[in-house]
Amino acid sequence: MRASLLQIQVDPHESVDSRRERVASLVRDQAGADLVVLPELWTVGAFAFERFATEAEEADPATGPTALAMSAAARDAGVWLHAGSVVEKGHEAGALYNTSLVFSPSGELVATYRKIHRFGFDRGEATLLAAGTTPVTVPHPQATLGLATCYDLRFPELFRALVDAEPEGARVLVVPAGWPAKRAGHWTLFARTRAVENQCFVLACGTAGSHAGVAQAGRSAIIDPWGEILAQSEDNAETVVTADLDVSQVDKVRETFPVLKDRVL
Ligand SMILES: NC(=O)CCC(=O)C(=O)O
Repeated sequence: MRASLLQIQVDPHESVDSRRERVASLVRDQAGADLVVLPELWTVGAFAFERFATEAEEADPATGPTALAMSAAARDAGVWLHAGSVVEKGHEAGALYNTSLVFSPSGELVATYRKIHRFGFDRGEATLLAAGTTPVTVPHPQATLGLATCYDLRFPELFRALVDAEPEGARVLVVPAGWPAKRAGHWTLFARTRAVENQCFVLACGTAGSHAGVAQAGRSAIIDPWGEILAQSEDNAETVVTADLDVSQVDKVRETFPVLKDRVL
């Protein structure tokens, strides 16, 4: 499985419309990849809280501009696309969610995931957005994907639920983020830890640059089920991080070092 992570620069001086067009074109450049991944809230910026309500959109490609643009880009490139997340206008009056969108190569929206753990404690996302409740896996033809978003990375029980999901548990954990530079060490540490403890690949895709005054970590990474980093961006510049995943490695690691079978609780 060839995976490409697009570490997008979220520059507050660029309009959301212009960034959407630019990102769609970057996705089209990835024809030949088996899975393309975008970061969390790359349209508005994960920390641009004051713009969440005005930039909120529907997750449906028939009505939401990001969903429509990403559906078309996935179809044109012929790739599976985890399009990162948008601030989603829920159907319930006034409810907003941080919602990830996954498209098939035909441009069909095959999965949405509403971020379960909202960041900010008593501020920001935690007060402005509603929480998702349901872990989501996606049947990519090469390996089942497990979805999580940014702050979710700190909650190992979500990843265990993804690995134990029926009918098939996750083998590739996909984590779009807008992770701040000041906690960059945690980002890489948790991404590698989730890979090792769940014996999965982890695709950790962050944003580049700085938005709403919060410098971003970047350092997007592709990590194998042994915790080794197959590819990683050096810094927080806009870039593409690509690696070829041998998905059979998940079974090999689980057979030769079967810690998941030793779980008691
Ligand atoms: N957007 C986020 O979820 C930020 C998470 C974060 O900054 C952290 O966990 O640290």
